[in-house]
Amino acid sequence: MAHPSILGLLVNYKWPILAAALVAYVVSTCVYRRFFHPLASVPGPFLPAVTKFYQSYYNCRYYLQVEKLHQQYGPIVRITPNEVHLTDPANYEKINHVGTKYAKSLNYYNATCVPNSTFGTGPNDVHRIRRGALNPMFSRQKVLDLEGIVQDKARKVCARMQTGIDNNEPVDLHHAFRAVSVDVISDFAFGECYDFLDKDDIGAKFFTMAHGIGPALWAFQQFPSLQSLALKTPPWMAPYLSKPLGYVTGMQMECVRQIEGVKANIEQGKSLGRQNIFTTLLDEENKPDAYQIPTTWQLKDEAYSVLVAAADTTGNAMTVAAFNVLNNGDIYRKLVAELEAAFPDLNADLPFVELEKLPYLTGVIKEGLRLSFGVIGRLPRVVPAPGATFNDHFLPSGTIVSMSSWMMHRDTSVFGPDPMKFAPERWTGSIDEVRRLDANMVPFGRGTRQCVGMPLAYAELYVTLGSLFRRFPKGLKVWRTTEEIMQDYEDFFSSYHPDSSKQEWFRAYVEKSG
Ligand code: HEM
Repeated sequence: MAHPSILGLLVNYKWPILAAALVAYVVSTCVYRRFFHPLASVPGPFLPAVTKFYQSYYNCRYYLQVEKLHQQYGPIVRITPNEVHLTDPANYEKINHVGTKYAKSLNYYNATCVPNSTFGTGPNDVHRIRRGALNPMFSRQKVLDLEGIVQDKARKVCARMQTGIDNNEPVDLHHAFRAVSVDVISDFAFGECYDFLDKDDIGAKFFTMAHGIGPALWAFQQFPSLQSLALKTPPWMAPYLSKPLGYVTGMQMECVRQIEGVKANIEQGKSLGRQNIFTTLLDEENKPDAYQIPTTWQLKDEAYSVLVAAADTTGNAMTVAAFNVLNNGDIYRKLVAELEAAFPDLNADLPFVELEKLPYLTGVIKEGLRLSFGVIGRLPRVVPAPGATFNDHFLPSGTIVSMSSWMMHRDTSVFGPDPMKFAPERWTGSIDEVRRLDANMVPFGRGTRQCVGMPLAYAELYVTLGSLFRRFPKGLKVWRTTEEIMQDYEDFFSSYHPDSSKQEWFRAYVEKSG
């Protein structure tokens, strides 16, 4: 009887053999990652140590699961096979200081699909050049020069509130605040205001669509090749793949149109009008060495990332601050008393530099920033050579380390037993006390990669909230929204409330007697 050849066996039993090979691969990978990987000794459960599917399972609520892991395993936890999450505030500074060698992790940031932007840049040497070119657009002086733009949008919010009162209709302040951010940044940086504050839906469609593409962040981290595919998708195809993707691509094409227009004006030597992000970045003057003029496509990434970075973060901080002021009569009264003392004339201008001096308003804004968390999830960075030690664990270079504002801003050892309590008084104590709290405040990140839009964000927060509460010193009420709804976030890099287009989402009204 002839013996079957090896080839014959392989052909006859190909499916069982393939299945066995797959099982052997999975088992050996799991055993390696759990017991022999350089991070094997870092505390944490089995599943995140062996597979990223653990993270994908929790998806936009992974930040909550990471918190639970810390409660169980302590200040250092392995949260994916190659990533360690930390909670000690001292580690934040170690990773995120000016001149840091920790680069952004591209596995994570590429998933945001803006690889040519300052925000999406991994290596620090490339980032230094891009950021150097962007900085002058968003300096404090620039913000002060263009403060009129912010004042104009704040007036529109007050006008919408007044119309709501006159018509006895609650006003959607959450979208109004986010619209302030988009209208300010589009006016300030693009030179063409999107005018969401003049639209019936106050830009709700834009925010719903931006929220709609959020899940891609998690899918692209799990399957990076999907992200490359998405970047190669022709714009005309986007609407057929998904409605939100089509909408967002449409907005990006608007940026492309604008960039092409600016380029044509430059070529024809035409006047470019007020400086904007496009004229700034297309101009070789006053740029860091090695700066290269971006292509239209690259510049589109920069513009779109700035728009998105500005929109939700600032809007969320204003929402949290205003909700808590209206939800707490005592805070409302104290804030109004301070504003009335500083600006006795109801119709006076409220300059940003004057508003900044008000301690209670500052406390309200700090609490708004603290409890809206800025970017609620982690900000992953790559450990540089030759590796680093955190909480007595050596992490080789290439390991991803991350920390999050969700944990830093709710640290009970710093913010007391009830860190979710909105308490502006926290920030009105001695300089030392404020410094102690500030050490844990990271809404804008820190160091080299700290938010470039921070001065603009502060101007928006002070001017919009100052104007609203000076203009409406009493009677405004929260319509339906509860604290539970307010404290529920999804992490799509920016934090989103699960269904902020619903009626229950933060609206304010004035109760009319009779
Ligand atoms: C309250 C409002 C804001 C908050 C809480 C906030 C928060 C942050 C955080 C945490 C980062 C660091 C992200 C990271 O490390 O991956 C960041 C970066 C950035 N933000 Fe903001 N942001 C705000 C407003 C703005 C505004 C108004 C702009 C508009 C210019 C802006 C533009 C950017 C850009 C371009 C970056 C990337 C900076 C870099 O990598 O060098 N942000 N922001």
